[in-house]
Amino acid sequence: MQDGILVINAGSSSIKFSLFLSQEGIKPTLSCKGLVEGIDTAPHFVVKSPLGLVLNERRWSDQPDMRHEELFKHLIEWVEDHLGDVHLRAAGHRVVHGGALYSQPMPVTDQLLDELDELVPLAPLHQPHNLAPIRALRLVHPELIQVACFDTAFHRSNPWQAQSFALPRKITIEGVRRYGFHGLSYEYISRTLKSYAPATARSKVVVAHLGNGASMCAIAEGKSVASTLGFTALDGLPMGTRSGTIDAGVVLYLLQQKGMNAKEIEDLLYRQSGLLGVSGVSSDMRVLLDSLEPRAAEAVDLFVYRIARELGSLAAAMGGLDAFVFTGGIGENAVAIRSRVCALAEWLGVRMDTEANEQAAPLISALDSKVSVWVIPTDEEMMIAKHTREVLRALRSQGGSV
Ligand SMILES: Nc1ncnc2c1ncn2[C@@H]1O[C@H](COP(=O)(O)OP(=O)(O)O)[C@@H](O)[C@H]1O
Ligand SMILES: CC(=O)OP(=O)(O)O
Ligand SMILES: [Mg+2]
Repeated sequence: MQDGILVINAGSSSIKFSLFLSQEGIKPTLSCKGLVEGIDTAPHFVVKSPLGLVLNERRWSDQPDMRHEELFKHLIEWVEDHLGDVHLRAAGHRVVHGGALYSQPMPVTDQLLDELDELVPLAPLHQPHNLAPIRALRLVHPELIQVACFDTAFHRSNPWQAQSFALPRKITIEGVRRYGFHGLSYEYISRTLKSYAPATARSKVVVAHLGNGASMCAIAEGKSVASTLGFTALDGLPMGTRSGTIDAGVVLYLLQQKGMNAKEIEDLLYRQSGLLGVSGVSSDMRVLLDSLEPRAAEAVDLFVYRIARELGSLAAAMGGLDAFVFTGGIGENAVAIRSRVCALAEWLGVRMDTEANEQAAPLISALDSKVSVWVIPTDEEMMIAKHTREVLRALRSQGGSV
């Protein structure tokens, strides 16, 4: 019998999952990974082996109204039917918001779920979807240990200036402050960089997580000291459909002069802005890079410009820059975006090796670059599996029968 850990990363239109085999002394090994996507349009379930072989696939094109819960039930049933000699020990979940309180992964209890529910208004696009599978799994497997791993936790090491808005204290105390997100990705990258170049990982590092959601983080001596996402996952860089930083006065203008209501503004800022809003073409970077439409090129220009500006700001937060890491779907794959960002960062001592960049060799800077530049694929699921195993271990050492 082998131990298994199910990892779930649930979003608004997709549920990603991975099954890891866990053995004491070695890092968890991936057994299979899958995805339920197109929720609300044309649900599609696919599971693949670690080498990408399709193990199972199903579409519900005729049932676009299949709900999250039903799709999740299908996922769990598939996992249970295919466990073989694997004993499922725990499920680890990505939970986007852990608020001010949680700087560590936590075993799920009724009380924790109630507290996390209170954070739903702070992450309306993510938190409800993160919590739903935890509840669904508790119904079918009440005895299974579940662990919540927070995207905000890694940033709790930020100094107070980096966590504060210049608002009256009373509002800050209520929790209106900068939390930062994508922390599981940053933690994974920080640990991986340590295995490549231990001294570099202890220095002043900026990581750019450029996916559908995008942010950047300053990491000094392995600890997050500042990041571009704030109170919600709407701040900082322009994203696929999110605006990134805008003057708060724009929201007032939309409310007062344009007569928009809160729901309409939420929709505008979260779903109609960013790369999609600027280009009018797509939220997908691949489509924009291939497009001949001038506004698509402008959306890419704006994305690159904002990354270069935030790089300067995060370097200032650390008083210098020794290493710069690209990750996320865009960071890992878009050679042109990396080279354009690095060209704008030459003033910081960044010099790219063009050939290494084309190959995404993990180290892509030239030998004479003052700042080392890296491409490191992120693995939030692996980070969650590791955290879940650590929580299981801690529960065992406290004498629990797990
Ligand atoms: N080869 C590529 N070139 C440019 N962009 C890419 C490439 N592959 C993926 N991307 C972009 O990565 C983004 C998705 O990133 P990803 O990290 O997978 O997203 P998510 O946040 O949903 O996990 C999309 O904008 C996609 O176009
Ligand atoms: C926090 C956040 O933006 O997450 P994602 O990239 O999954 O949308
Ligand atoms: Mg992402």
